[in-house]
Amino acid sequence: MDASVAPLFPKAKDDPSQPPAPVARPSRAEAEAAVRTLIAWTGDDPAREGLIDTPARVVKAYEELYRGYREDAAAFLERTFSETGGYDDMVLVRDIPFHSHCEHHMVPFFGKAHIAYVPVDRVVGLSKIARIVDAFARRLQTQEHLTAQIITTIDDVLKPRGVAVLIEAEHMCMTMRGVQKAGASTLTTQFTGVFRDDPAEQARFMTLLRQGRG
Ligand SMILES: Nc1nc2c(ncn2[C@@H]2O[C@H](COP(=O)(O)OP(=O)(O)OP(=O)(O)O)[C@@H](O)[C@H]2O)c(=O)[nH]1
Ligand SMILES: [Zn+2]
Repeated sequence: MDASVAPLFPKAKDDPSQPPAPVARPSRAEAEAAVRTLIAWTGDDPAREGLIDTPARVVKAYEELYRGYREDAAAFLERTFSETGGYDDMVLVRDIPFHSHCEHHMVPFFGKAHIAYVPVDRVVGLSKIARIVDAFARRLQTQEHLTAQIITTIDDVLKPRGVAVLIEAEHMCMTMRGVQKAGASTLTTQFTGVFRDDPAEQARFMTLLRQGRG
């Protein structure tokens, strides 16, 4: 299949307002022309030596930075393991680094995601938790939507006793432009199941996040 029309996965289960996949996608040549237009709009010359290959590089970089539109996050959770020796307590993967782009300015926001779930019978490969973060982070996002998409996917597919997601991030649109508040960080949390219903479980999640950090 022509990569330029590869199916996209913008439609998340929690988000019926998103257009159905696949969405019409401009050609690579059209995307490169758009980058040339933006370079000229900034005031530089897209034909000068240092910039002549930039549109092609930017489009290639976008393929990586926005790879999430071509990833089916739920599919990462299809493979689970049952030989857990009866383990049925919280599994917490913390400090998952991510890079995303805010949908308002297309400027990076980045930070760490911390994700816990309480399994029922089967557990999922730990790397798949991090892959879900990337599948949604590599799209145009708000931090709230990113948080909601991650938790909804884990909850829907694994059907665990509960999921907790905490994301801390710095938004470059608040740092390098606009209000210019370097160092400000944004925290978002969302809980399902036991983490939502049992304050003690929520507190234990928060305590484990701090474990070993002076
Ligand atoms: N809720 C939320 N807001 C975000 C996120 N990323 C960026 N924003 C905000 O999106 C808002 C867009 O506001 P607008 O007033 O439409 O745009 P703007 O004139 O560029 O705003 P300023 O950034 O204040 O200059 C800004 O307040 C950003 O800080 C996010 O992940 N979640
Ligand atoms: Zn922004």
